[in-house]
Amino acid sequence: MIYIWLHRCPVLDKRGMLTRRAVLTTVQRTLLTYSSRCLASSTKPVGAPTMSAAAPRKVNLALCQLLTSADKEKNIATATAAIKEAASHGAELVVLPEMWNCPYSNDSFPTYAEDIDGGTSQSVAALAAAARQNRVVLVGGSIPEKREGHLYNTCCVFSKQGQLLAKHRKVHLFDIDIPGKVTFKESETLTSGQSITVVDTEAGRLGIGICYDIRFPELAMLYAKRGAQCIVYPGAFNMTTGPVHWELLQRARAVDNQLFVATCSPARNPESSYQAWGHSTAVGPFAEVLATTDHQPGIVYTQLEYAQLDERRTNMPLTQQKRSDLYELLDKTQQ
Ligand SMILES: NC(=O)CCC(=O)C(=O)O
Repeated sequence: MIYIWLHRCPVLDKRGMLTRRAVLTTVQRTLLTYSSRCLASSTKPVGAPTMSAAAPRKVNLALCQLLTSADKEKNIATATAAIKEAASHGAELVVLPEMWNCPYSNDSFPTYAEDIDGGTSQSVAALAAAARQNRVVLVGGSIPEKREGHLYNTCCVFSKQGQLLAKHRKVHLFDIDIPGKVTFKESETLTSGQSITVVDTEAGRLGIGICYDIRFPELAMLYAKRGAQCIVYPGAFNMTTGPVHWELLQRARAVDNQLFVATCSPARNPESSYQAWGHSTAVGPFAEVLATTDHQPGIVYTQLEYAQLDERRTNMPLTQQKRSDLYELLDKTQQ
């Protein structure tokens, strides 16, 4: 097309008008600029986030490590008070723990379960109101969800307007048996989710996993490929695996994928049959622990500077250095 245009273009005369050479130079420059732009975009990491103008550069994060009890009303009151407190300290993204509205036990899940899609969930209504009233993006930990004869371990994500943006059902159920130490079989009561969750929020693009989901690197890799800036895992590790694996897994997911990871645990309750490790933590894309705590109730604050993602990925362009001629991540969830 450019060729035709050039040859149809009048050759300009000697009266100070553009010469054919000048036209050629202009076209060459245009072509050069165009091709270098194409090159720049083709060397962008696969799945790098395509940020809209409204995408935040920095996000104030709060991880609410709540003390949960057998009293659901009290748990809801504790959660809403923590969200309010976090917002009053400037938090824009607030995270709650796994199973924050009930004790973490197979006996409790059926009793405390709520029908989220049926619109009758007391806990979800309280979270939506808290997100709206406090103008925060809320990753609402998880609660037992009942739907069509099944129970799920489900995390709801809300916008600052209190709109339900996404629902993640725990994909990998916590079934382990370390004799004499810890035995738990979520599959006795729960059904695993069938989809993975990346959600665009006013606090960035978030990947969602629940606790045991963190042990599966492929899930985090898929989230990174889909442009997640931070993977949020509400979780409740235990006294055996917590000390050895909790932080290690978070830092591994963060450094492998060069993104932020945030976890939020219940506080340890001495009266509970399941002793949670606590230690809600935020990790940066260089595997650095940004903020953490012990096992007591409290709120952990930090800031996620999303510009660090580009910086780390430029410094160390792992995505471009992958040997896709030797191996590849297979995404079976895409239609
Ligand atoms: N609630 C959970 O999924 C616990 C996971 C856990 O403790 C682990 O070691 O993994």
